[in-house]
Amino acid sequence: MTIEQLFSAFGLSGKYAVASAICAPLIAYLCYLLSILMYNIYWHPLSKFPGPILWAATPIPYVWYQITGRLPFIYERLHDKYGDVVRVLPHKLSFRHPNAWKDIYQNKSGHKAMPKDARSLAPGDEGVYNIITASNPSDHFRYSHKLHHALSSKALFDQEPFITTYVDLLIFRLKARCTKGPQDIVKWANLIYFDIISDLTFGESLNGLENEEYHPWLRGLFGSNMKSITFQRAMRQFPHIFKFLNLFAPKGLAEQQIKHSKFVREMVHRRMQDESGRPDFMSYILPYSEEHSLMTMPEVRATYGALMLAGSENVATTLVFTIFYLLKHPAALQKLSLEIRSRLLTLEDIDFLGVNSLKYLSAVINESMRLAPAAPTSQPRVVTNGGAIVAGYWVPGGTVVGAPPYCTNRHSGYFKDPNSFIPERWLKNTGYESDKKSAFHPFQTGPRACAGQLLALTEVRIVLARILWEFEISFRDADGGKWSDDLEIFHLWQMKPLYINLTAVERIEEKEKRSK
Ligand code: HEM
Repeated sequence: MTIEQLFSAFGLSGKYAVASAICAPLIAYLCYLLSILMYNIYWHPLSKFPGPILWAATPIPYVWYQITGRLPFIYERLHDKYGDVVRVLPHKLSFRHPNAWKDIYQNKSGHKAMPKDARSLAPGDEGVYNIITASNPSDHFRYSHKLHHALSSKALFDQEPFITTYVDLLIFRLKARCTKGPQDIVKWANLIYFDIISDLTFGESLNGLENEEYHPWLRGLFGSNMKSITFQRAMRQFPHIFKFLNLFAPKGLAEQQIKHSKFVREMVHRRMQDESGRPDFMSYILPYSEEHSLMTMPEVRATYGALMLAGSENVATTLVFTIFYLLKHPAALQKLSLEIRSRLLTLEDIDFLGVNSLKYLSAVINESMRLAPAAPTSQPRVVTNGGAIVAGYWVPGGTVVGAPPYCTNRHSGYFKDPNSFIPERWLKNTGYESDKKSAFHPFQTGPRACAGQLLALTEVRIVLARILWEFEISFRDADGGKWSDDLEIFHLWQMKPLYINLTAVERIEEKEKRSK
C-alpha cells in the first residue's frame, strides 16, 4: 500500500494529505511544548517562587544571557526586583543571602553539603571526571585526598623557592620592557601564573616568561575556549535538541580539547619518568602504580590537567583587577605602596611570611575580589530527595540552587557603599562593622571549596607586593578607569589587554652607587 492509498483510506487525498502529515506532528510537538510551559508556570513545585514569568517558563532567557556573557550582571537586576530568592530557570533558584552559602555548600549537623549538579557536568575526553567535575563524593575523595596535602600550608612553604624564581624573572622582564613603553599586565599575569602552576603541578615550566610569549597550548585557550564551553553548558538546558544545537557551537573547542589532552598526556608522562623527587603536586602520588593508587591513569590525567586551568587564570584575573582598582584609587595605591615599602625594607623581606603579614595588602585584595570575584558565577548544587531549607525557604528535592557571588558582594543590604572600592572595610574600626562578611566567599565554602585558596592568595600577594616595591604604576590611557566597563563573563571573566606604565623605583643604595 502506498502512502497516498493509506491517506485516501482515511478520506484524505493529494496535497492536503501531505500537508497534514507534516503539520500534525508539528502541532502535536507545539502542544507538548505549550503544556510544558503551562506546567512550569502554574503547577511546577517551584511555581510559588518569585521571578520573571518567561524565566520560570523556559530556559531561553537564562541561556541567552549566559551565551552573551551577561548572566552574573543580570542576576543583580533580578534580585533587586524580586528579592533574596529568584526562580531563574524552571528548575533553578538563585539565593542572594548570606545564609544560603552555609545551607547550600557546607556540611551541617544532620545534613551534608548539597552535591554538584551531575546533569551540568560532562566527563572529559577519556570518559572520566576530575576533582572539580566529580559529583559523586567517593570519586571526589579518591581524586582529592592526596592533593589536599600538596596544597597544604607546609607544602606551600616548600614551594616558595620555585615560586620566587618566577617572581624574580617577571620583575627582570618588566624592568627591561618598561622603558620601551606601557605593558599589558593581563599578558604578564597570565605568563607568570601559568608558568608557576605548570611547574608546581608537573615540575616543568611553560617558559612563558622565558620566551615572553604564550605556550602553544595556551594560545587558543584565551578567547574562544570559555565561550565554547559556556555555549555547550548552556545547550544542555535543551536535552531533546542538544545534538542539533551543538552544530551551532563556536568552532575551535574540539580542537582545543585535543590540544589539551595531548599536552596533559605528555606532561604527565614526562613527570612520571622524572625521579628527581622535587616537591610538586604530582610527587604526592608517585611512584604511581595502577594497582595501589586510588586513581586510574585517565583520572590522574583529568585531575592534574584540570589544575592547570583551576590554578592559573583565576589568579591572574585577581591580580589584574587588584591593580586596576588601585590605579583607579590613587589614595589606596599610595597607602599600599607605603605599607609595602616601609614594612619590607629589603628584597629578602619580600617572602611568603612577609607579604602574608601585611594587613592593608590583604584588605586591598579582598576588596578587589568583592567587587570582581575571579569566579563570578554561581556554582550549582542539587537539593537531595526530601528537600531542604535554604535561607529560610523550603525547597523541594531535585531543585538546582546556587548563591551568586557577583551580585551578593555588591548588595547594599550586606555591604555599605557596595559599589565603591574601600579596602578599609576589611580592617577594624573603620566604620564598616555593619558589613555582612559572611556573605563573601570568593573561594566558595564547605567541602568543595577551593583547595588552592592559600596558594592563590599568596601568589597574588607576593607578585603585587614585588611590583609595587619595584615600580610606580599608572594607567597608559586617560580612560584606563573604564577598562572593566564592557567586560563579559563566560563562566570566567573574559579579560582584554590592560596597558599600564611602570617606572622603576630608584632606591637610596642605587642612587648612592650611581653618585660614586
Ligand atoms: C584567585 C584564584 C582562585 C579562585 C577565585 C578560585 C575559586 C574556586 C572556586 C569558587 C571553586 C569551587 C568551584 C565549584 O564549586 O565548582 C574552586 C575549586 C577548586 N580550586 Fe580554586 N580558585 C582559585 C585558585 C586556585 C588555585 C591556585 C588552585 C591550585 C591548584 C585551585 C584549585 C582548586 C581545586 C582543586 C578546586 C576543586 C576543589 C574540590 O572540589 O575539592 N584554585 N576554586
